[in-house]
Amino acid sequence: MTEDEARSWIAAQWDVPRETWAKLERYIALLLAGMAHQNLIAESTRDQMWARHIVDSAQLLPFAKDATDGSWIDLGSGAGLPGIVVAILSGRPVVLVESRRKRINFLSEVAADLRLGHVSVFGGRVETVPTARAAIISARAYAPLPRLLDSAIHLSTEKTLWLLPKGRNAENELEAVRPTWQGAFHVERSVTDPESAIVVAHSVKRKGRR
Ligand SMILES: C[S@@+](CC[C@H](N)C(=O)[O-])C[C@H]1O[C@@H](n2cnc3c(N)ncnc32)[C@H](O)[C@@H]1O
Repeated sequence: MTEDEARSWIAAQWDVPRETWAKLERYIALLLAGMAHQNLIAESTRDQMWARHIVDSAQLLPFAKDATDGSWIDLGSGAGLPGIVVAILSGRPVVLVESRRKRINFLSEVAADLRLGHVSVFGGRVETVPTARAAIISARAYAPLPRLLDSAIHLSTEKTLWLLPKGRNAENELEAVRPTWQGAFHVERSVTDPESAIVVAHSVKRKGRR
């Protein structure tokens, strides 16, 4: 996907007001400026911000159409991917969970700069987030599926929708959780990379639990 195709993809999905385009542009500028102080995104993706980061994150939103009301919790948010993009494009409350101090500061600065009043930042480990009932949980490049589910199951109910971009290893990771976890899991192709996949799941629970 080229950068032009990426912007066209966004325009085709949503009637994006000019102010929202400006926030996406501003977020990209903040990410690139932040790279002077910390490693927020892979250096090799600097020239593909729209395809590799904005659309790669935004493509989760259409899956969330039928999710219940409530918070979207983004695990291991890093520089805010996908959480900040989701918050720019939707009004749903978003909680960004991140444990590294410099990234926590960056996320707080971005949320304030972009006036994203519906974003909150939890600075700490996912395992220490107080029990919650997320409508949606996302995680991009945070942890392999078994560790991801172990660390975050206390943030979910059976209605929680899990949206987990998983690169090229999705099927293997799914196999790894089958002995321990049950739920309605399926795999969707990524629009930014046909060889990458997004694990979409609900009704996730540990086997043997009621
Ligand atoms: C590879 S980065 C991915 C960041 C972002 N989601 C993205 O796709 O660009 C993984 C992030 O997860 C954070 N992280 C790893 N384990 C964590 C944990 N147990 N609790 C909170 N954050 C964690 C790291 O500090 C890092 O910022």
